[in-house]
Amino acid sequence: MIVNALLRAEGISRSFGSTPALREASLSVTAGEVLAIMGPSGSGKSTLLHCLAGIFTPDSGEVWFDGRRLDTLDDSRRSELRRTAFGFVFQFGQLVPELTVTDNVALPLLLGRARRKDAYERAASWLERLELAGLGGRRTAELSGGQAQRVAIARALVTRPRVIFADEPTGALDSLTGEHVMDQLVGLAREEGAAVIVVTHDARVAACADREVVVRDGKVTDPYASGIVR
Ligand SMILES: Nc1ncnc2c1ncn2[C@@H]1O[C@H](COP(=O)(O)OP(=O)(O)OP(=O)(O)O)[C@@H](O)[C@H]1O
Repeated sequence: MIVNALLRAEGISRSFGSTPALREASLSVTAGEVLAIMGPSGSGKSTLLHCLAGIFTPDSGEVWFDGRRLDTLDDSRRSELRRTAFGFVFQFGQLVPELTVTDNVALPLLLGRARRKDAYERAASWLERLELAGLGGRRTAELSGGQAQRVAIARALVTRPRVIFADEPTGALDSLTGEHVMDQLVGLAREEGAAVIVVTHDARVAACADREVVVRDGKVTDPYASGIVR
């Protein structure tokens, strides 16, 4: 076991009705580490990510974050942890279409009761870091897929999270755009010292990671010892 894990799942199981999605899966990530989760469709990758992020609670097993049990926290504490310590990037950005790009990036700070002026200054600085400075006033429907994912990255990083969860972040993009998006996600997360857990089918995305694990039939194969370490 990795003793200095920032986030870890220990033997977690989760079923949906009679369908077991995870069967005693174990996984850990250290601070600042970039970890890729690969595996066949339906093997349990997204369920594992959601359990690690406290979106789902496992039926059994334990999830620990920063020395504290996460899966036994009540809903409101888990929501607060997600808002303050975690960032999320999904396949289709999941930006709020009624809001401008800048509003979308400022939103997590405003929800955390940051002062408006600070929230908008920080949003603007993240848009600049993602080479999106000119697009702040646009609605998200007016963006390309790659631009939308970069806005989603800015929104994920703006709260300075300890862990970024990314589920197929490049799945809807062509390969060149996907590479650029992934480079920016990993590069900026490294600058910020945030860990990244990325679920992907794409070996080129996994190649950006420090370590790769494979989920099969709801289990993580070789979670600690022989994950592919680069
Ligand atoms: N909300 C749900 N309700 C019912 N079954 C679900 C639900 N979410 C996942 N499952 C089932 O749990 C299993 C694991 O699903 P999961 O989405 O975690 O796999 P995955 O490896 O991420 O798949 P993919 O690569 O296709 O996204 C599958 O059999 C799936 O059908």
